[in-house]
Formats: sequence, C-alpha cells, structure tokens
Amino acid sequence: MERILVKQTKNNIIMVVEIKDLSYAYGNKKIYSNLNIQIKEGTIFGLLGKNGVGKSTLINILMGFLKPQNGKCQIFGEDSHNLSAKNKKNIALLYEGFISYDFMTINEIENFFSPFYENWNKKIFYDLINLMDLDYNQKLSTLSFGQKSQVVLGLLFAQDAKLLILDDYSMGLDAGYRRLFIDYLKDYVKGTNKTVLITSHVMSDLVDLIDDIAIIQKGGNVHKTTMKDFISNFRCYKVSNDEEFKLKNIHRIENLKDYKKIFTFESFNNLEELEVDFEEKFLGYVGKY
Ligand SMILES: Nc1ncnc2c1ncn2[C@@H]1O[C@H](COP(=O)(O)OP(=O)(O)OP(=O)(O)O)[C@@H](O)[C@H]1O
Repeated sequence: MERILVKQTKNNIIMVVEIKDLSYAYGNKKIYSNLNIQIKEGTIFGLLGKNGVGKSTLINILMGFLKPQNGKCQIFGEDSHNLSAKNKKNIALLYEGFISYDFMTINEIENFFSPFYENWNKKIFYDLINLMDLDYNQKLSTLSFGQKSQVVLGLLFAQDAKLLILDDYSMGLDAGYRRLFIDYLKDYVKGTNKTVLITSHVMSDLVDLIDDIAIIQKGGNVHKTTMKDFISNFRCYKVSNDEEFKLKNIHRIENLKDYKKIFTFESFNNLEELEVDFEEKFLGYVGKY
C-alpha cells in the first residue's frame, strides 16, 4: 500500500491535509470517487462548489464524523477518523449552529471555553470582541446575529490551533462583518504556519484571501488550482448569436438574448474577451443551475 508522506522532503513542503483516492456515497448517491486533495501548511485553501456538491461531507470526513468508504483522508499524517488527542487539539472547527449557550454572557462563555484548550489565547478573543464595542456582561441571547457570529469566531481563533476549518463562516453576516472577519483572518494567519480550510458562497470575499482552490462539481469531479491561476487562465469571451464558430476546448457556453458567453481555459485572440469577476468565472465554471 502506498504510504502518504506528511513531509515532502524534496522541497520541504508540509502537507497538513492529504486526501487520497477518497470515495464516499450516501447509499446509492455517489458524492466522491477517487478524490485527491492536498493542503499545504501555511496556506488558505478554498473548498468551493455549488450547494449540495459535498463540501460539508468532506469536512465531516476530515473531522472524523464520517469514515472514508475507500481511500485515505489524513490530517497531520494521521487518519482523520482516528486522530490522536494531540492532533485533535490542533484543529479548530467552525460550523453552522456552533454555539448553543445563549444564556451566558460574553465573559462567561470565554471562561467556559478556555479550560478545554491548552493554547487558549484570551487576548485574541477580547481583541475581536473589542472591535464591536460591546459590554462583556451582555448575554449572547441579546446580541445581533452578526455580533454573535463574531463571538463564535473569537472562540475559534482563541484556540490558537494549527488548522482552522471554517465551513461557511459567512452565513448571515452582512458585508461589514464579513469584511471585518476576512481582514482579521488575514492578519491572524500572516507570518504564521497556520493552515485554513474555508468554504463560502460569497466569492467576492475570497479573491484576495485564498491561495489554493478546489472547485468541486456534482459527481465529484474537482478542478484544483491556485486562485491566481484560475483568475488569469479561465476566460470569458463574447460571441454574437449569429456568428458561426468552431472552437475547441470550450468549457461552457452561456446563451444570452443578444450574444453568447464562452468560458474556456483557451486563449482566443480573435474574440472579444470580457472582463468578468471571480464570481462570474466561478459560475462559468460550475454553471448556474
Ligand atoms: N446523511 C445524509 N444522507 C443522505 N444524503 C445526504 C446526507 N448528508 C448529505 N447528503 C446529500 O449529499 C449531498 C452533499 O451534501 P453536503 O451537505 O456535503 O453539500 P454541500 O456542498 O456542503 O452543500 P451546501 O453548499 O448547500 O452546504 C447533498 O445532495 C445532500 O443532500
């Protein structure tokens, strides 16, 4: 059996997450077959895809809540469904509905969480809280949704874990809170070897944040690249509806009323290239429906 290397000695890159030939299905419903993903230490990795392609399933496998049916899924060189306590402590997970201690105050929730984590950093928690100008004695039940999410993020960052898994951090946050979070996250990981795995449906947040991406398609096909390469290499061209064209390697054609949009990794000098943002490129890749 092939051994998964935690450390690639050749260029000294440490892989924090190694997913190799992973298959998973719910009954007859195939989610992945032979999925391969690697996440390098010190990078921010975006797991992207439309609703229902299997992002949360993969996170559940990574967290050991689900077991691979085939293949391997390793974190810090150990099988994710069999992680040692030491490595478990180095993963901070954010998922929907993370907090259910609404009756506590901001102070109390910090006191409640801190003993569970060896590297607990109180200052990080209160730095984030202070950005919101809140009274520490305010009960969580009285906070706005965005403020409560900020408390959750504070609890997550204060763990000072080596790997952060953020499943849809942006749920319900307005543009201001999202920006606050993104800026904080960037500063938080800068100059450290912390690794972040993030899923989000807010594409505009991700452009300046993410290093590597995996775009998952329905059926489990995955396009892996860097954010930079995807943005510069995946192009959108405009072609008039009555123009005959025979082009190779077209990824997707979007038919609009007056013209067609062509999405491709090819470069066509004779066509008009449209300047489109990451969200549109992403939709051009995965399709709108
Ligand atoms: N326990 C389960 N039993 C059967 N099917 C499931 C189960 N959990 C998830 N699924 C299905 O598996 C598919 C992938 O679900 P998953 O939640 O991983 O998608 P996702 O990419 O995280 O979606 P979203 O972006 O909407 O959160 C979906 O079609 C979902 O209905």
